[in-house]
Amino acid sequence: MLDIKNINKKYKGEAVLQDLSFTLKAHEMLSILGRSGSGKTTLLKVLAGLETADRGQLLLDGQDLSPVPANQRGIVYLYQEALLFPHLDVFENVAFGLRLRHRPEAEIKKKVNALLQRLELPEQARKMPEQLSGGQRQRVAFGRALIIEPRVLLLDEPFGALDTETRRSMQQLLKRVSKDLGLTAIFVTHDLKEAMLMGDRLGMMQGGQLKIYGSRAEFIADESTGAREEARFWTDLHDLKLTK
Ligand SMILES: Nc1ncnc2c1ncn2[C@@H]1O[C@H](COP(=O)(O)OP(=O)(O)OP(=O)(O)O)[C@@H](O)[C@H]1O
Repeated sequence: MLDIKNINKKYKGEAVLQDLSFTLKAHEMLSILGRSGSGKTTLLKVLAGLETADRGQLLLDGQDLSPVPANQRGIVYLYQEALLFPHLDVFENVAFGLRLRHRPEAEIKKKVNALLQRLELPEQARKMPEQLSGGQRQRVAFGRALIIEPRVLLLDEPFGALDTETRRSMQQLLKRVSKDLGLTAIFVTHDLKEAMLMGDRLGMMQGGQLKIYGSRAEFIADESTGAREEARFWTDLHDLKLTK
């Protein structure tokens, strides 16, 4: 599906991506972890066409993406601060991409209502963004992205601003929607458990490269992912009987 070969990107002489290569398979969600400043956002921006790589090749279903402008790649980049149009209600925010494409009214109604249903938003259809909770706003942002049926969805810490409980229900919802619609996506997060929950495969940004693990066991076995440390923490806590 998406084939990335030897991507390089420098900012003012500082190498952020160095000969980075990986393949994203159709209908999979790849979780990417990595320290702050390791280049996760830079990688997503290069894929979306919001930044250009200094070198390397980006192929989507065999097509070279380099000359293709961001708005024609079929790749949607979604980040934490869901930006909705403040003057449009929920329905119209979601409908926007179809209106831009001059789709017939009946199709817009049908598609938007179906997606609002899937995102558990039908009761909010006529509300304005300012009347929504953070989780609802994020779901509208998903709706806006999904309505145009993107080939690849890039999610940059999408739940970073949400409280724990909302975050958990959003994870479940996205997981379900992603399976139902067969999405192809990259999910960047700082949260180890979230990465493991969301990803069909797991990757780690390190030294300008993206290491993708062959299995969960391989990911857990690698000390640098922090998974073993987290497991040890809970075991120690349990052994010390501090869980009471
Ligand atoms: N537009 C820019 N101009 C100059 N340097 C930049 C620019 N964007 C990012 N950088 C630098 O590139 C490096 C990688 O940044 P990036 O935002 O990709 O990291 P990240 O892994 O997404 O971090 P975080 O987890 O904190 O969001 C950082 O050192 C950052 O300062």
